[in-house]
Amino acid sequence: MNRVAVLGSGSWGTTFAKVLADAGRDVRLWARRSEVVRDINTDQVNHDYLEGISLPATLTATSDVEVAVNGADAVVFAVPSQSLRENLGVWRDLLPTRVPIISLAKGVEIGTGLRMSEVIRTVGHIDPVRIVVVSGPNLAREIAQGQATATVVACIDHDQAIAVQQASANDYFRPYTITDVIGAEIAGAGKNIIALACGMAEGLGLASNTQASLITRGLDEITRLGVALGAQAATFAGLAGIGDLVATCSSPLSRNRTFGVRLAQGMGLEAAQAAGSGQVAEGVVSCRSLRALGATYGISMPITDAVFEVCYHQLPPAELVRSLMKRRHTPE
Ligand SMILES: NC(=O)c1ccc[n+]([C@@H]2O[C@H](COP(=O)([O-])OP(=O)(O)OC[C@H]3O[C@@H](n4cnc5c(N)ncnc54)[C@H](O)[C@@H]3O)[C@@H](O)[C@H]2O)c1
Ligand SMILES: O=P(O)(O)OC[C@H](O)CO
Repeated sequence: MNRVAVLGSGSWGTTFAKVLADAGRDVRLWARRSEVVRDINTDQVNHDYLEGISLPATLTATSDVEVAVNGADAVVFAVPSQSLRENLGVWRDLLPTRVPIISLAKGVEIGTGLRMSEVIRTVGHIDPVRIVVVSGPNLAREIAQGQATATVVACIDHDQAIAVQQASANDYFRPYTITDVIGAEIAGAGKNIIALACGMAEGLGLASNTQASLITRGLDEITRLGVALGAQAATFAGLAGIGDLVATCSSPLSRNRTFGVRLAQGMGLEAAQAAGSGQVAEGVVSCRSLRALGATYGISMPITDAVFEVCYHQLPPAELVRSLMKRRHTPE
């Protein structure tokens, strides 16, 4: 794999482009805004999303998708979940055939309940054997700084996963392969909701035991949903599951956790969104789509329900933990 196109130049798109360039790939990054393209091509910095991080010379930017994907041996989708369908409608006729399509977004589509690989399959008309999902404890800024992390690359075609593993591995980014795409995607979407809950607990001054309880019970409800959808339980005990939950629920760098802190401090949804400088906190929408999936499959998801109530029905964040504590006692 020589040339890779990355479509989407936010925190993770830019960071993953850097990972690929540092792994020896020639990378073209597509950005919507010409200022971002200019900053990357002249200063080798994405000032809007990764201030202070110097990008390699083998990473260049363009605002023309056709230029980005021309001759690419793989294409990475790095836009927020809820915009993927709309973007794919524009991109699909330009995409090279036969190359791997790599999905970075951690969310489930609202309204349809589709995972991102399903949106790619149905809207982009891409064969699932070509769709590779990257997920794990991957806070963008830490990785951009070259701090070591592990991740999973998931594809139903193991050889395709190995190709992406080899193309992205470098001295600070260690990918493991799995074939459980459903598990990787549900874990990635679900952990953002639990991070919102942990952020609210943090904002309320609740400490380690509360956080650990939310992470552990959160893992349980995400795992049960994933298994009902056809995922393997083992995936949730791995990097995409507990690994990403620990990173996201514990780190002040997480936009979802920070969003939860802001809600607990009394901000409404719009104010908390505005305070996030336009960066996406996927859990705010995924609590709706995963809750709906849970209802469809008969899966009880109390933390997701409580986060949904805070976000959309004015449940005070202080009531989130109280309402969970008041639930009927059950075996673990
Ligand atoms: N930032 C991280 O640490 C991280 C790590 C792993 C996965 N992810 C996931 O990757 C995905 C992208 O996250 P990010 O951190 O890069 O987000 P971001 O908010 O930093 O950037 C989003 C990018 O998408 C663009 N964008 C927004 N709406 C768009 C639209 N309608 N059409 C086209 N482009 C649009 C923005 O201009 C920006 O370039 C999310 O699903 C996120 O959960 C993020
Ligand atoms: O900043 P967040 O909350 O979107 O989380 C980023 C990554 O998904 C962590 O793996």
